[in-house]
Amino acid sequence: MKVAVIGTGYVGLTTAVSLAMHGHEILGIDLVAAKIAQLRQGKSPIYEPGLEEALAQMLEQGNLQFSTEIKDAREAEMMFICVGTPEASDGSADLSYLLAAVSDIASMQQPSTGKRVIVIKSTVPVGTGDRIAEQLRGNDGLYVASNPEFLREGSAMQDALKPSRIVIGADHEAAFAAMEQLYNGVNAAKVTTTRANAEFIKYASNAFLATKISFMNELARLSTVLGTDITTVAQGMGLDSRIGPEFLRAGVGYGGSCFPKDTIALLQLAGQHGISLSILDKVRDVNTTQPAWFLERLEEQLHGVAGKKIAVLGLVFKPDTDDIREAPSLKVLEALQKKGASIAAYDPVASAIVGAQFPNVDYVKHPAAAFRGAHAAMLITEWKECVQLDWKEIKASMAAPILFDGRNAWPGNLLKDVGFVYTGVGRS
Ligand SMILES: NC(=O)c1ccc[n+]([C@@H]2O[C@H](COP(=O)([O-])OP(=O)(O)OC[C@H]3O[C@@H](n4cnc5c(N)ncnc54)[C@H](O)[C@@H]3O)[C@@H](O)[C@H]2O)c1
Ligand SMILES: O=c1ccn([C@@H]2O[C@H](COP(=O)(O)OP(=O)(O)O[C@H]3O[C@H](CO)[C@@H](O)[C@H](O)[C@H]3O)[C@@H](O)[C@H]2O)c(=O)[nH]1
Repeated sequence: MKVAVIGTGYVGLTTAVSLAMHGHEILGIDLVAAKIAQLRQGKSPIYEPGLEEALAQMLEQGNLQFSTEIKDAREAEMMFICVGTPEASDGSADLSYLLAAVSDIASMQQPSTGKRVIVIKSTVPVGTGDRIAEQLRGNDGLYVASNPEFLREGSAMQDALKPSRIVIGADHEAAFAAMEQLYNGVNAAKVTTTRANAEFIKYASNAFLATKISFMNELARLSTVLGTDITTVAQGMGLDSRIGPEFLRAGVGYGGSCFPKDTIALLQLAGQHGISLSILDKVRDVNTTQPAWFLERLEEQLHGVAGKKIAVLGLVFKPDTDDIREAPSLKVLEALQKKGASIAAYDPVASAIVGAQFPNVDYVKHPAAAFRGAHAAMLITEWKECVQLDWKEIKASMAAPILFDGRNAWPGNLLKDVGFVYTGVGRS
């Protein structure tokens, strides 16, 4: 099928490449000319494992092209909208990019097939698709479908090619039929429903995942005073299939472009309808205070951090991405600097971008270099190279062998045997 993908960010680019891999004819469109120029050269503007290779392959095969001009998509039967829906100042989802894209599409002529489906892949408040469909009523042959995206950064290609499920919301047989044809080759459970249900599934899923994390993070605070090990507790809980093993990892909190903004957008939406989502409110509270709670443990241990050198390992919000949106590291760097610590930080991909916000941090090129002369080291992102280290060498290079593992990813018991003072999140 001929498909246009509007917005070539994390979701749009992954969607464009994976649909091309399924044999569709894809045109990726973005407002940012530099991004399009780079994409045409087969270079990915974002870091995602496997994405750049697949992009180059699809360009070579000829079923993936890029443009800054929406008019180049005049023959597209489907228009996927993958633009950002960031947090507005009141916490709601800012729909300005989405509405601009819809109005661009509405002003285009229909393709020669006489039918076109606008597919909203961006995460949007419940009711958005219906409102857009209402506005477009009268444009014959133009349909609106909701098709939320569930990919995770760091495994975006894998998730797009083998999705956990495909959720399709629409109100017309023509839209369902087009979506069915598009995803024909994809082996995944499909949920076909109303647009509003589809939109709600997306927010509810992210809210629930965020809840699991904050629940474990709050229990980790209790675990610290009880002297128990939250990772063992999580392991024991996860064996119950009703609970499941995923998203029970306590840490310094969730970040990223989705959980923080989607949880507040859902709270905002509920508030507009006079409903208080008190559990979700607490989920956000726990997450906001989690980095500070962990830093307090560090300060207790070091009797203050002023004048001390702290190594910070990992800056992005999770491994295998270059995304620093809402990364807990930013809160950690800010608090440490405010309290007068000097910081050496390592991240394989994000030093330059974090450096623009925190110029007074010493960004080192190898993880081991961050530890040199440090009075304590903190793991914030569990990159493989920040976890697999020569610990004897590291210990010898530090001013004090104090480790704060913000992701419970360092081998605590082994480290204690080597002579480190080890503190994890909810495990000592
Ligand atoms: N990042 C994720 O992991 C993820 C996963 C699932 C869902 N989502 C949702 O998908 C949407 C996109 O997220 P993202 O992280 O890919 O955003 P992003 O910021 O990485 O990319 C958005 C892109 O859209 C482009 N753009 C904006 N307006 C445009 C227009 N009118 N025409 C053409 N291009 C335009 C921007 O230049 C940018 O390149 C959001 O609603 C987000 O909540 C994101
Ligand atoms: O047990 C866990 C799991 C994750 N995290 C943290 O949670 C954040 C988000 O991680 P993850 O969900 O893996 O990455 P995202 O790319 O943000 O993906 C989420 O957000 C996307 C955007 O909506 C959805 O599509 C995905 O399904 C959803 O998992 C990261 O900071 C992780 O460190 C934890 O602290 N503990």
